[in-house]
Amino acid sequence: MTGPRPVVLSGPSGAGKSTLLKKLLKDYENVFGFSVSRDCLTSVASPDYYLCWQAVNPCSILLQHPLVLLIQHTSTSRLIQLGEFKAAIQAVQAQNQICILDVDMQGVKNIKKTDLNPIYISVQPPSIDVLEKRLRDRQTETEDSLQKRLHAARVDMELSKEPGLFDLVIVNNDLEEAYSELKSVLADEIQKAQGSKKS
Ligand SMILES: Nc1ncnc2c1ncn2[C@@H]1O[C@H](COP(=O)(O)OP(=O)(O)OP(=O)(O)O)[C@@H](O)[C@H]1O
Repeated sequence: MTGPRPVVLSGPSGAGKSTLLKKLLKDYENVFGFSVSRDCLTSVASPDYYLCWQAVNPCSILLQHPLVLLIQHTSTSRLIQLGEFKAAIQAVQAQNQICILDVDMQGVKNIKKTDLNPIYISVQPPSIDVLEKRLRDRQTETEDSLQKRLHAARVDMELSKEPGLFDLVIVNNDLEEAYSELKSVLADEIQKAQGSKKS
């Protein structure tokens, strides 16, 4: 498949993925096909394995099994084959855009079983204390959901250390430094997407 490689963006809730993504989307218009986030996934029965799609057509995708995905729209859901999921990502590539997949650790491991060949990036907070402060300041969590996110974050922070799992682990302490690291690792793909648009 020609076209820029997709990008897997993972990391604990509150680590700063959306903040970094927004900067990319603002600075590089038309370079990114669509973004994928886990946060629109609220009503799926088994939230363990999923990819969640926030695109032109917001819906979520539950990666229940390496070969079967559940796409959940606001009111309807349907199962699709991995092939259809891959085709959707490849359609973005075919437009010479970088497809961003914002997935949890299980999503990362499931995508590793495919031949999509993305760049794997983990965004991590400098510490659990800083993460807690950011999540509290964001004012999006109840005490219960905050504690769940902090628990999941501790697990994610440990798992992200697994050698070879990610091409790059960005510790998002200073936002501009983290953004600069992100841009560096994406430089070749951004250039491909921009170059192909000029020709
Ligand atoms: N480097 C930083 N320094 C200080 N605050 C930051 C930094 N990066 C992000 N934040 C703030 O931390 C909060 C969480 O960031 P953000 O919403 O981007 O996280 P996220 O990883 O996308 O979370 P989720 O997965 O829940 O969407 C936001 O309020 C954001 O403004």
